[in-house]
Amino acid sequence: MLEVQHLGVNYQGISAVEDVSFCLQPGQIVGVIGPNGAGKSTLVKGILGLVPTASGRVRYRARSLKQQLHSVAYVPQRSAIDWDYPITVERVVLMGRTMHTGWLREHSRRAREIAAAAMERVGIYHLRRRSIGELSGGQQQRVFLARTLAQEAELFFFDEPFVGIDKKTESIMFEVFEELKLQGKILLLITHDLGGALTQCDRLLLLNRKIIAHGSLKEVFTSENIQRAYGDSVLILNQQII
Ligand SMILES: Nc1ncnc2c1ncn2[C@@H]1O[C@H](COP(=O)(O)OP(=O)(O)OP(=O)(O)O)[C@@H](O)[C@H]1O
Repeated sequence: MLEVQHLGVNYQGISAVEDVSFCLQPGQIVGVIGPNGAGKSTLVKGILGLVPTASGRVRYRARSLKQQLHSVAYVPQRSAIDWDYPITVERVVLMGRTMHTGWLREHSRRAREIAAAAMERVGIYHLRRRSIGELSGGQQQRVFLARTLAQEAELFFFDEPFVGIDKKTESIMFEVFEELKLQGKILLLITHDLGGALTQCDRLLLLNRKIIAHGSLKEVFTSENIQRAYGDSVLILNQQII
């Protein structure tokens, strides 16, 4: 179980995430939703120790997550990745094995096999020698998905994985997320896509600096909760936000 307890993150003394607590069980996909600037990315960065936290703690299997970061796969927002960096698809996917191999050692044959299987799984094996900058948005997102698969992690964090992708990539992602779930992994997806992606989530966490609601789609998607999180700027039609 992943336990986030009273997590708070401040930037220059201003609170971006405040007193956030929730638990996730193995085999669960949780979607984190909320308006722009709600603190969704900051929450993930706080959980992973990528930004200093003002309060709280994060435990996985009753131990501090910081001591188990080898169990964590994280794909940041597209905008946080330097797509002009001269690196091939295969090298990026092999980076998923670096935690296991170490920086200074050559990747083993087994590592290469695992990376190849991950690339096959998401349909990019034929692109393995291409630079990441030459790929479409969907292919690029699949490279990072393959990297997480190669890592053989327990906990998966994806920040806006559905941005800038094609239908084929979307369905591969949904399939892979479902497979990971069946393997008992924990997945946390930040998403602006309030359509199909949400129905794949077992739980939703509606955030606006604090947790506004946490639970099933039905529990979270009430007009009162949406109003509290998004204010008057949204119109709700049959549980779709426009
Ligand atoms: N490095 C930073 N320094 C200062 N303030 C920051 C920093 N990163 C984010 N913020 C601020 O913290 C708040 C939360 O930002 P965050 O990016 O976590 O929100 P978000 O919900 O992920 O937004 P979006 O949906 O637009 O990606 C915003 O007000 C943002 O301007």
